Amino acid sequence: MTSTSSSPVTETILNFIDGSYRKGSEGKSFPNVNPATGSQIGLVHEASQADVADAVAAAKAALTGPWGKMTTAERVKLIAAVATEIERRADDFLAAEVADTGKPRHVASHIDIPRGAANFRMFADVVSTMPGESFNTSTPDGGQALNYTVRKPKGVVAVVCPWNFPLLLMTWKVGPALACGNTVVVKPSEETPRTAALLGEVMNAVGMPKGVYNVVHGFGPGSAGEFLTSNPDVDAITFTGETGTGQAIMQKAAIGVRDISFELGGKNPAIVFADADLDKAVEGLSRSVFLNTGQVCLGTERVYVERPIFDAFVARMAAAAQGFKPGVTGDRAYLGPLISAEHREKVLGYYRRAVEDGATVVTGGGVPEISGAEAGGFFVEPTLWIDVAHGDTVMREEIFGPCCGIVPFDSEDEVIALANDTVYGLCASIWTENMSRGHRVAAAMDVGVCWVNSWFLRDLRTAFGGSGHSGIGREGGVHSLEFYTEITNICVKL
Ligand SMILES: NC(=O)c1ccc[n+]([C@@H]2O[C@H](COP(=O)([O-])OP(=O)(O)OC[C@H]3O[C@@H](n4cnc5c(N)ncnc54)[C@H](O)[C@@H]3O)[C@@H](O)[C@H]2O)c1
Ligand SMILES: N/C(=C\C=C\C=O)C(=O)O
Repeated sequence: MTSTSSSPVTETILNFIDGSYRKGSEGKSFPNVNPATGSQIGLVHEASQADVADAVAAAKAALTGPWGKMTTAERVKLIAAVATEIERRADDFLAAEVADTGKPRHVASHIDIPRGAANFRMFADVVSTMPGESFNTSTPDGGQALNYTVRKPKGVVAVVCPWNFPLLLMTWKVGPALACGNTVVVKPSEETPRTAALLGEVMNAVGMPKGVYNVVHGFGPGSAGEFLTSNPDVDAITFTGETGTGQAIMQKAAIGVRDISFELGGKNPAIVFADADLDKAVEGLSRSVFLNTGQVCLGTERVYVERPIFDAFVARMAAAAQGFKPGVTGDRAYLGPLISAEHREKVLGYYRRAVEDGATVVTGGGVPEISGAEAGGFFVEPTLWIDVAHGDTVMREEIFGPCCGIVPFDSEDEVIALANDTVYGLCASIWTENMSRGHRVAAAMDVGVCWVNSWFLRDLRTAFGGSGHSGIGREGGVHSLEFYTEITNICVKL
């Protein structure tokens, strides 16, 4: 059986438990909608609490089966095979991701799918090259002791994922989790179930022992998400999503003292100094505001521009914004839809709030005229505001749409204070040709990641994550090992 099966009504998307696809045991299902058209294209089978328990039990059993007995080299070989199989089936993953998200094909083909493979390959490399730690210890009796550490998998890891980069963000967690010898139960977003389900076919194709990778579909509270994070046999929880959801999951993790790794929301600032290369800044920031229709946690929703170039910058950004034509078909393709009608209403609510609070709409601010197949899609106009106050709602709350407020500043100290005045701490970008200032201001940002004259440039070996309301912990390269392994220090008296 495969991840999906066509039926007269519509394609069904199944759970993947203990190496097999199956419907939910309580017969519940929910619609799978293409955001570019607003039409239902699938039916997702919701996992019951019993199904989730079966998935966790299968993951737990796999830890003491062939998977748990594998050497690192054998595990690494399998994980590298997963990456290769994703690349071999790139077209299938691309079709699934585009169906679920409605995003333009070139966004998914250049970002989402390649990272799906890279995330496995990266951590196969990390665990096969990661050095251990040891110390030669002088002991009080004048002798010696040897101290060294061994790393062991944490066990069953719950992976709860968002909808904006479904394959990328799920594999960013599953890759290191499996590389370190854990097993996983994935709960993809209810909006985007397909690629997580399809990955089950890849796992079977490469011979991954059953129970290592499991997928349960459903929602959060009172559904698969809560059933999973509440299951006492889950040893750790890694979550990417909204800050409020993180707080709810953290309460569940506290029962049984389970470790958590959180990548949450943000309200990321950009600072453009008067000496910035405007071509670079406009290219980078227009991507940062409009890529994935602004549905990027690392995206920029507030830009501070040094006053002498404020008008020029606004004009350039407005021209760039108008180049992002809503729609995903034909030669206009760039700005895809928002993920759902509900999310579009949320974003349009912020569009209205900005004007109510006195903002001037430089461009956009509403819903585009779209005819044809995409008329029912969840599109909004790319939008820029000026005459916004730093304290306005649209400058403080995460919108997660294709919009940003632009505010002038006059001094370095002033703009550092403005940029850091937020409960979040995910990322920032600094645009200046004065590199001592670039280094200085970047170090002054209270964030997990700061780019200088660039945005969303990713070296997967680097520490990635946020502080404050943007998350707990860092993942990437060896940093992921801190979450996905337990350490035992062994001291041998010589
Ligand atoms: N920091 C990052 O790297 C990063 C990356 C991508 C997205 N995000 C954030 O994710 C958000 C957008 O994604 P979203 O709308 O899917 O987030 P969300 O929090 O609404 O949902 C994320 C996942 O959590 C599940 N969930 C919801 N409530 C739950 C509960 N009580 N218990 C268990 N699971 C629950 C959902 O079903 C979904 O699978 C934005 O805030 C964005 O900033 C952050
Ligand atoms: N976690 C990562 C990206 C997050 C994107 C947020 O929308 C990554 O690049 O590893």
